[in-house]
Formats: sequence, structure tokens, C-alpha cells
Amino acid sequence: MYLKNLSVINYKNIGQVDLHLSHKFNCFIGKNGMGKTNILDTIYYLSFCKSYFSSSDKQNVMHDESFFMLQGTYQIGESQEVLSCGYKIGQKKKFKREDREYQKLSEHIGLFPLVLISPSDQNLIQGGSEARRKFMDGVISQYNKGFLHDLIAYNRTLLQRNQLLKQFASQRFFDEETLLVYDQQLIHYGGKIYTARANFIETFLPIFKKHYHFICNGQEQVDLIYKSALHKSSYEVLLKESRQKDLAMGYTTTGPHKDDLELKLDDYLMKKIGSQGQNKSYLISLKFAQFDFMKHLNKSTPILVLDDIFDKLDAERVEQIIDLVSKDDFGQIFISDTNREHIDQIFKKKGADYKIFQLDKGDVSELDQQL
Ligand SMILES: Nc1ncnc2c1ncn2[C@@H]1O[C@H](COP(=O)(O)OP(=O)(O)OP(=O)(O)O)[C@@H](O)[C@H]1O
Repeated sequence: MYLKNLSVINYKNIGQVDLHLSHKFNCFIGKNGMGKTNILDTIYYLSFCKSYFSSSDKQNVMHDESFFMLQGTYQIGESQEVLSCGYKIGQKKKFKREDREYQKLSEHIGLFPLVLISPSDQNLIQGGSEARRKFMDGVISQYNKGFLHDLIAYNRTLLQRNQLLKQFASQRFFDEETLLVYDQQLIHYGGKIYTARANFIETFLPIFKKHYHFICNGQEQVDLIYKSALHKSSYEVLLKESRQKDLAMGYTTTGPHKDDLELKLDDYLMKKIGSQGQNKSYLISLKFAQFDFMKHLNKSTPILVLDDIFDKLDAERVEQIIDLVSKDDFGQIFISDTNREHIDQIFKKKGADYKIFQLDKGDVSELDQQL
């Protein structure tokens, strides 16, 4: 599957654009703030029915305009499919596959798989544990349909249990029976979440290591360690042990909602010692492993979107990455960069099929390839 044509009207600073794309590499180059990320975001949007960067659709409409339109024509084997999304400020967005409008946008997720890597993903390494739980849960949800349901049920129960604990504290009473009902539900769903995450990391780790080794040319050792209080005791025991603490604090202090994924580089915490280039290589390897996972599960090669990933990487690592994604394991790739020189040279060397587009204040023009 690949995106053959892309049309955009009024999406952020992109006024009107119609692009015919390469089935392999498409590079968007231009100075800072010209709209490279915005174009990549429209491609993400067509796969996920939302922007990667802004949670409100109103923010995605070009200033002083009232709507945006996106349309993508995908080549899938011998046939073509058109996805389109229209949003008018103040109205519900309309997302269509061919001419059929989705009633539930969740039906669309996963059908046009895509993996995006952006500088904002650094949060996965530098941020708190929530970002890493989200990453694990996001990948698991793509292949384990029951997982999302368990996660939602767990979070809902957690919220209710926390409200109850707060009530106990503020109204100075204690109702063990109700607390135990919530405990039973947390134990049920929490146990499933824990098992799913543990199994996931076991399978994911060797794939991640393989990618990191390739990118850094085998010079550094990496590890991912799933941290959970449930390693030591059952959730039932943990909840009993922490009850007094929970009552004092007014919230649930232990459980899978506190899990983390420790990211290690040569036995040290990545967050503490990673250079900017190592951080980037780490992030790319995590996302490439996610790509492998999705490809295997969907039996369809995801589109890969690389937003500004080469900055801070040395020439050797850039070449290793391009080498890797040039292989047939990867399908269509979108890249943004401020500098065309190395991109042209590397693709020439690889003999890859590619197109280069120049972004200038939201206008896009296709450039001739350099000889
Ligand atoms: N709703 C909007 N309407 C008009 N312009 C917008 C809107 N939202 C964002 N912009 C503009 O989009 C530009 C940023 O575009 P983008 O993030 O795609 O840049 P970029 O080319 O990726 O830059 P960099 O190389 O710095 O990452 C900014 O100039 C910003 O003002």
C-alpha cells in the first residue's frame, strides 16, 4: 500500500497543494517554519483521523479560513482507494473511505498503517513514565483487541477507587465492602494488563536491539526493562499492603498505572547519559521496532514518516538509517529535512526511487533531482 496522490486545502499554513508522490521516498525540504511538518501531519491525519501534533481540529484550519480538506488516493495492490476528510469550524468532521462516511472513526484506525517519528517523541525518553506506558499500550492495542477494553476498564475503576478514597478522607468514614468491589476489578483488569505488557516486552526487545545495533554499527549495548510492582507480588497482596498508605494519600499508590519501561544504554539510564544523537538513535530504533511489529501483525507494510530525524545524527548513522529503510522490508517513506545535499547524494548512491519537494511558506513545488 502507498499514498499515490495527496490534496490539501487550508491545513495550517498549507493553502492548496496537489502532489503526485513516489512509491518509495518523498522528501520535503525547506527552511524552518515553512510547513514541512504540516504536510507530514496531513499524511498522519489520513491514517489516524487526527493530527499528531494538535488535539483541536480548529487549530488545524488555516488562520482566517473556516475549513480544511484532505484527500489521499492510495494504491493497494491493483486497486485504488480514496480517503478524504473535511472539517468546518463548529461542525463535526466528515471522514470518508471511498464515498462511505465512517460513523465511528475508530473503525478506520489500523487499516492504513503508518509509523511517524518526530522530534516531539523525545518525550518518550526524557519524559515521565506515562509516555512510556502509552507507547507500550499503543503498540499492544494494535494487535491485542481486548487490551484496549481492559485498559479502559482498569482506568475507569482506578478513577472510581480514587474518588472513594478521597471521600473516606474528607467525610471521615470507611466502607470496606465497596473498596473491595473496586479492588477485585482492579486485580482482574490489572493482571491482564501486566501480563500483556510483560509478553510484549519479551517479544519487542530483540527486535529493538537488532535495530539499535544496526544504526550504531554495534558499538553500544541497549536494554529495555519492564518495571512493575507486580513482578514481586500479586496485585491482591500489593493492594492489601498499601491500603493504609492509599487511605492516607487519598489515591491508589500501587498497580500497573505506575509501571515504567526503563531504557538502558550500556547499563546506564538513557535519560541520564544519552547524547542528543544517541537519544535520537534510541528513539528511531524503538519506532522501527514498532514498525516491524505492525508490519508483522497487519500483514501490510506501514507508511513510514520521518520528521526531521537527521538533525544531530552523524553522517554514518544517517547513512545506516537510509540503508535500512531503502530495503524492501520498508515501503513508502516520507522525510522532512532542512538540507537537500546529503539526501540527494545518498539516494543517488542507493539508486532509490525518490521525489524532492520544496516547501516555501506553505507552497510546495517538486524539484528536479540533482545530477
Ligand atoms: N492554523 C494555522 N494557520 C496558518 N499557519 C499555521 C497554522 N498552524 C501553524 N501554522 C504555521 O506553520 C508553520 C510551521 O510549520 P511546520 O511546523 O510544518 O514547519 P517546518 O517546515 O516543519 O519547520 P522546522 O524545520 O522548524 O521544523 C509556522 O510558520 C506556523 O505559524
